[in-house]
Amino acid sequence: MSQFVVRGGHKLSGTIVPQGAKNEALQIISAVLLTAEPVTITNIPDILDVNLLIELLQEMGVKVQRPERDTCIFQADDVDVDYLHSPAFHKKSGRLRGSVMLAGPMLARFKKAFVPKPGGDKIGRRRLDTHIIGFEKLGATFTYHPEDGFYHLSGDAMQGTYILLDEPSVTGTANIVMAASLTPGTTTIYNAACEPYLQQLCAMINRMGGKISGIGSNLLSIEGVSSLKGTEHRMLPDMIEIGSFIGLAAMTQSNIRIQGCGIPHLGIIPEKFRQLGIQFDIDGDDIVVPEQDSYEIQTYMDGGVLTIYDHPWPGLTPDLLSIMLVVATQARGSVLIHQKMFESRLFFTDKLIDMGAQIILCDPHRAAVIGLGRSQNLRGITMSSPDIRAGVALLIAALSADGKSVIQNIEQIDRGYQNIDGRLQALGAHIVRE
Ligand SMILES: CC(=O)N[C@H]1[C@@H](OP(=O)(O)OP(=O)(O)OC[C@H]2O[C@@H](n3ccc(=O)[nH]c3=O)[C@H](O)[C@@H]2O)O[C@H](CO)[C@@H](O)[C@@H]1O
Ligand SMILES: C=C(OP(=O)(O)O)C(=O)O
Repeated sequence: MSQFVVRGGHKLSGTIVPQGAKNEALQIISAVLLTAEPVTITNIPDILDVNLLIELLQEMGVKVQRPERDTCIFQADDVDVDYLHSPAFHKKSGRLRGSVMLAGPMLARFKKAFVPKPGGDKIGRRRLDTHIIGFEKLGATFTYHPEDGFYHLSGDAMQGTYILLDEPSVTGTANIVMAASLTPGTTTIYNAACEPYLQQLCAMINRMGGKISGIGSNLLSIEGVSSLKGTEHRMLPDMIEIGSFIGLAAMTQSNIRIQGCGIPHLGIIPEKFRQLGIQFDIDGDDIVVPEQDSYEIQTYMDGGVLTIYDHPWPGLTPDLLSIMLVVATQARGSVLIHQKMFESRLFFTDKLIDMGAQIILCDPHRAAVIGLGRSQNLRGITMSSPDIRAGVALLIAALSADGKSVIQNIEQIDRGYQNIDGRLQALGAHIVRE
């Protein structure tokens, strides 16, 4: 297992370009199964989870050309449906969350799908009910086979219908949208997730000949068509990376330009960093974070302590709370970080406390951070990265801390951040992969 050795306390400077979005890539690359024609996708991030999904597609018989590292041309004209319940698929798909989104297009096009227990971050319970119940409402039947650990789905008699989702699950909505796009009749999904990556997926399906309306809202209407054609699609910049870089700049008192942020797609994210007191300028499509000695967390209008909490889009994504928490440790003032969706995502605060941060973990969902206001620096320690975002939060802490830190289990970080050590070195960071 690899680790990062970081020598902290150095200011960084320069320009960094965000990668294509990981969570968009997992939806979009699954959607290539919706057509037998070629689909060209650009701005693909070169990260473990996405590369694994591409390998899975290849093993299913999808032809993949990679003319450039960030561009693939997929053609799903000869798919081996049975591969999806092989031990090889079981093993590989168990390593990433995105694999569950192969089910929607498979059901739509081949009337058959197998859903294994998917992987992804171990950040709490991550149920698949929304996906399975959605497929069932469309008329698919499913049985769980304990002997192979798969849900076997069959969709011979699927028909468009009205679906009120129990919760606006992101991957669940993507799966149902993909299934409905080739299912006869009109499917209406209410309480749909509506984040930019889903908007991108719907726009792509429409370019392929699909008929989806309500894009960007929580009420989607999908008129099923008999077939879809090929298209081209470019991934948005990764908003979680962008947030991570804003946090990095503030914590390390660095001047960093984040180039090409897709500002209109960032929703409430910039405002939430401003509430932590971080200043930055929007310059065209770039975010420029200037060097700042200190930043002060805002209070509510009545003087009450700020709470930063996650909420389905257009609320704040849960994937940035770990980053915001670490940034708050050096702010002036206090904040309550409330992680509502996942119950095991805040335990990494133990490591920050060992580094000298002042945090009270109230319960698995809530952490009160009393900012040090730079009265003292964090201290470097040895730690292990429990999940992708906590891993990057710890990396940011290490880059701001005095002395040497070692971050183990960095495969978690590599799942979602492309060549992060190389890109940070280019900004002047002292980070080595061992
Ligand atoms: C591959 C991918 O795209 N992963 C993202 C996707 O995961 P994913 O699609 O798996 O997450 P879901 O949107 O299904 O929800 C995640 C968890 O939050 C709970 N939940 C969800 C909605 C809600 O209103 N209340 C609530 O408590 C669910 O029960 C579930 O346990 O969306 C999550 C929520 O933005 C992100 O953290 C993940 O990075
Ligand atoms: C939780 C995340 O990813 P996944 O859903 O792929 O585990 C994430 O990207 O922060």
